[in-house]
Amino acid sequence: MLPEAEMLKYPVNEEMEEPFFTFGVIADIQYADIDNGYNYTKTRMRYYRNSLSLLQGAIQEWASERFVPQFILQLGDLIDGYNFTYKSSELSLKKVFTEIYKLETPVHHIWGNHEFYNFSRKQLMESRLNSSRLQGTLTMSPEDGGDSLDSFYSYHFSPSPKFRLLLIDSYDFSVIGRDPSSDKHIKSLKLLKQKNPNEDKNSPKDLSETRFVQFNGGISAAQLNWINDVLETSDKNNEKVMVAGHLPVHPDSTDPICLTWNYPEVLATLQSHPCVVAYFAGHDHDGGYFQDQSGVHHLTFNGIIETPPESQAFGTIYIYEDKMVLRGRGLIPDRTLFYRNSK
Ligand SMILES: Nc1ncnc2c1ncn2[C@@H]1O[C@H](COP(=O)(O)OP(=O)(O)O)[C@@H](O)[C@H]1O
Repeated sequence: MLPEAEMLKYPVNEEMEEPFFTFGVIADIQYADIDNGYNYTKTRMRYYRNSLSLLQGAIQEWASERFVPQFILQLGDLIDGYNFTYKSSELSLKKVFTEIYKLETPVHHIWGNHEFYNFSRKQLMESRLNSSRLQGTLTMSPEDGGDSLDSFYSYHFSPSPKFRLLLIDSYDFSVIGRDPSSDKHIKSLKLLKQKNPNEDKNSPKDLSETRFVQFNGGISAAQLNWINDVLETSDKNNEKVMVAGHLPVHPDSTDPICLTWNYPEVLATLQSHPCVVAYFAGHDHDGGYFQDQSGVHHLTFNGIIETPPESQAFGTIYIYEDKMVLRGRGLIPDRTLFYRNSK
C-alpha cells in the first residue's frame, strides 16, 4: 500500500481525470421481505428489508456520477436464502431486478451460496442472473460441452482495449448447488467429510482449516485449467485482468472462514500470470483488503446486508493506464491501487 502522503497526491473526488472507463461494485445484498435478524454468531445485525433501500441509493448515485459506470459488478448473494423458506424467491428476485436495472447499464452477476439456496443451477442459467449472455463467452468445462450436471459458470469480456474482467465460479466444487447424483457433488461431499468431522457441515468448530464448511466451495481442475488458458492469452496480449468470484482467495483479505476451499491453488494461478492486477470478492460481510507479494490487490467488499441503514457499502472503480482508483461509499474506503509492474 502507498504511504499516506503518497495517497493524498491522488485525491478521490469529482475532479478526477477522465478514466478509460468506470464500473460499480456491490456485494451481498441478500434482500428478503423479513424483519431484521442476527447473523449465525449473533455478532451482526442483518437488515433484510433495508438492503433494497441501500441498493436504490447506490443506483441513484451511480446514475448521477460524472462518468456513468460502464457496467455493475454484483459479487453474489443478491437475495437471501430465507426467501426459499418463505417461497418468495421469484418475488424477491423480481423486486431486486426492478431496482438494479433502473440504471440501464449491464449488470454482471456472480453466483454466491444464497443463489444456490434459492435456485438450481439450471434455473440460474435460464434467469437474468446468467449475465454471460451480455458480453463475452460463457465457457463450460471442456469435456461436457456446457450442459452437463458438472458444468461451471465462468466467463470473461473486455470492457475496453487492454482490459479484461474474468468472472469465476467459486461453487464449482461444492455440495450446495450441485445435483446429488453429479460427480462434483459426490467428490465435494467426500472432501468435506474428510476435512470437517462435525455433524453440522456448516460448523467450523474445532477445525484446523475453518474454510471447510458447507457454505463455501472450490474451483475444479477443469475450471482452473480454463482460467489458466484465459490468463495466458491475456499475458501475451499485454492486458490487465481483474478477476472476480464470490469467495476470497487470500487469507489476509478476509476472515479465513470465508476462503475458497482450494485457495492456495487458485492464488498461485493468479499470481503466476502478470496480467492479473486485482481479485474482487464478497461473502465476508466485514470486507477486507490486501496487496499480496506479487502485487495483486485483493478487495473483499463489505456486504450490504449487514450495513446499517444510515450508512452505505458500494464503490466505483476508475480505470487508468497505471492504476485503478476505488471511490468507496460508507463502509468502503477510497483506495488508489497501482497495477503490479506499473512503476
Ligand atoms: N458457525 C456456524 N455454525 C453452524 N452453522 C453456521 C455457522 N455459520 C453459518 N452457519 C449456517 O450456514 C449457512 C450459511 O450461513 P450464512 O451466515 O447465512 O451465510 P452468508 O455469510 O453467506 O450470509 C446458514 O444456514 C447458517 O445458519
